[in-house]
Amino acid sequence: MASNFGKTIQVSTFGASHGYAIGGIVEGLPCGHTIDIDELKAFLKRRAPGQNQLTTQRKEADIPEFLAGMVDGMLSGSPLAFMIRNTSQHSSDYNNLRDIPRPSHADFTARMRYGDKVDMRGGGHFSARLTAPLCVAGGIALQLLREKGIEIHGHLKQVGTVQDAPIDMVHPDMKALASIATEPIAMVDPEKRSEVENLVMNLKKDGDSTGGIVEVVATGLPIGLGNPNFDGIENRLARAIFGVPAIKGISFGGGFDMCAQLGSEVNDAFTMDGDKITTTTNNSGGIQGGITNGLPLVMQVGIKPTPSIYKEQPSVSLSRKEDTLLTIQGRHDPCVALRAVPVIEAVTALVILDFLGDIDHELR
Ligand SMILES: Cc1cc2nc3c(=O)[nH]c(=O)nc-3n(C[C@H](O)[C@H](O)[C@H](O)COP(=O)(O)O)c2cc1C
Ligand SMILES: C=C(O[C@@H]1CC(C(=O)O)=C[C@@H](OP(=O)(O)O)[C@H]1O)C(=O)O
Repeated sequence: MASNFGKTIQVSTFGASHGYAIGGIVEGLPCGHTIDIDELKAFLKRRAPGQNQLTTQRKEADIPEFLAGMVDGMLSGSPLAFMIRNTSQHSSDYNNLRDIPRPSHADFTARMRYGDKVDMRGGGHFSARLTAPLCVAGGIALQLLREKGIEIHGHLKQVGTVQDAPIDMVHPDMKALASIATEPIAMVDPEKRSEVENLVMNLKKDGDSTGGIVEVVATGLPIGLGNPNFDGIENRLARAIFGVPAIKGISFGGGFDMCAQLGSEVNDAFTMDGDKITTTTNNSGGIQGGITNGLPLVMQVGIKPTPSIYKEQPSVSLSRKEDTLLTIQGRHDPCVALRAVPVIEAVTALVILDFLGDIDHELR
């Protein structure tokens, strides 16, 4: 199995949900930057499991131990290596899944690909537990980008059928987005937050799950970052973001809604703002031809419902080769989108830092 991405900032993650530890290695980070470790810990807490009743009840402190590449909180320029110990594995919850795969989790495909010795306890290396190291690397990238005037914030655009207030894609209110970061439901509209809370608590009672859409906005990007065709901003973002489990789609700016609209309705008209060239709308999501145009980068990420649900479900016995019914155990998120917001922010930050490395040699 390979788990890596990036060109100038190369990230790899290792470990399994029920193994000794998870962790990562990040190469290409600039030497001499001091990382605010308390801020990094606060960022990791936004993703960590077991923080409230709306998430999986597995409790992990998710404190990274830096093994190399950092001296007294300062990046030393050599590859950054870190690990997070696993402390709360309930592996017996997964015993029956060795023979009966969970519908829509990776149990079946992992066994077909790697054989029956593959460690799939807690989802193994496929588990969303692997998004913790992504948040360590991405939390550092967010701090480095902020020094360059680049801000990245996300919100839950939608959970189930409940939609948050729309954001202004030309002049997004980044303060409003930053202020909801620590809400258990990262929506700007407080009424929608309570609607989602009721929805998720009811799903939890019913043993069911739902999906959602995370929308992320990045401001302060220079014009001209990216490449045409196969290595553009959308390409590298998509490659990295599809590395987050449960992601089923990505769109930018006006997204799929534009497909039914007219060019005259959605084209982003150029206009002068003082001596700056800008556009009056931002249906392109800040990207044209794979290259940033100076408008905010706006991206929507579609997340499916949690596959592990407590309702009885049809599956098959792999050994007996017959249909059967499956009831699962374990501690699962009724809606994984709630904890995915910082993960998408983290991956976005790593990809943007990677692109800055293409043009900014001071970064190396
Ligand atoms: C933050 C986060 C938390 C998740 N929590 C769970 C969970 O508790 N139970 C579960 O079955 N899947 C959970 N998932 C999703 C699975 O890991 C994912 O569906 C599975 O690995 C199969 O991958 P795929 O959905 O990309 O095909 C979570 C995903 C994310 C991003
Ligand atoms: C542990 C985390 O989330 C886990 C992600 C996950 C999955 O299938 O992706 C399944 C559950 O694992 P377990 O059964 O071991 O509790 C979640 O708790 C985490 O995000 O840190």
